[in-house]
Amino acid sequence: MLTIGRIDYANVTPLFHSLQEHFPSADYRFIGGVPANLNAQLAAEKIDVCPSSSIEYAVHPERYLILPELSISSAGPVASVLLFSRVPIEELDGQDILLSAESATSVNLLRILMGKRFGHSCRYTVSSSPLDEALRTAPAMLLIGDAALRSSMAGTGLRIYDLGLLWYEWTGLPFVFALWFCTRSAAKTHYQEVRLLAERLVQAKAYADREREHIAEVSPEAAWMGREGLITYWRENISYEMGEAQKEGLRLFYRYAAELGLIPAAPELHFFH
Ligand SMILES: C=C(O[C@@H]1C=C(C(=O)O)C=C[C@H]1O)C(=O)O
Repeated sequence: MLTIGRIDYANVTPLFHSLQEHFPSADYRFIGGVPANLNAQLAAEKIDVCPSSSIEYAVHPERYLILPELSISSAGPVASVLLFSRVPIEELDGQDILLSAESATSVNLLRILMGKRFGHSCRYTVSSSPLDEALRTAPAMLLIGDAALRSSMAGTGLRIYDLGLLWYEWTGLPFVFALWFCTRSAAKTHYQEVRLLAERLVQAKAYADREREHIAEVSPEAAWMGREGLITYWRENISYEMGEAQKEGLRLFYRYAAELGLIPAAPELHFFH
């Protein structure tokens, strides 16, 4: 039996849909959650395999192996990692910025963009308040996942900065928000099962690409994003690729994070084979 974490966001619905439709298995137990929560369960080995925040790998590289050919990334706008601001981003120097409690990677990406790209020094506080309430106490807030998608659709009248786009304009590289990792202990005790799952996920990625339209029809997110909205998001924003460009983007993110003291050191990328 493998315990698999599942991010409860629209960004990964096509992959899980394809996995469960094409490779239904009584040997898989799924645990849903937001990334911050899944990271903690992975670190505690309550989950064997999980798509989770790319920064979590850099925090505990000795605990994980990365499954090859998979990511949740974007080469340009990601549409679901957004800074909502009452003022232009250039005016946020010295200000308080609120951070989604669900994220681990994007909050660090924001610190890197603010510090290194814009030369800003801001104060950051984690907040679980709804956006309209939160922005009564601070000029800007970072949201990720479905909360970001929903708020951007709600027409808040706020300025919206897409972190995937800010990174891409600045570096010319994709940004890897999430990696699929397995714990090193699961790789030892359940080697064959993890290997089979890793192969199935790469196949599921191809199915997800081919069957996007059908998946959008049967996905619960269509109720609030619309079928066309979902298809566009999956086709134009979210990528599951992990090629050389994604690896380069990931290494650069780790290098900047280490330079700012957000992680102890930029880790080597160790893959499961
Ligand atoms: C692309 C996204 O990236 C997510 C952002 C994460 C983070 O900030 O830690 C973790 C997993 C990703 O699913 C999104 O939120 O839609």
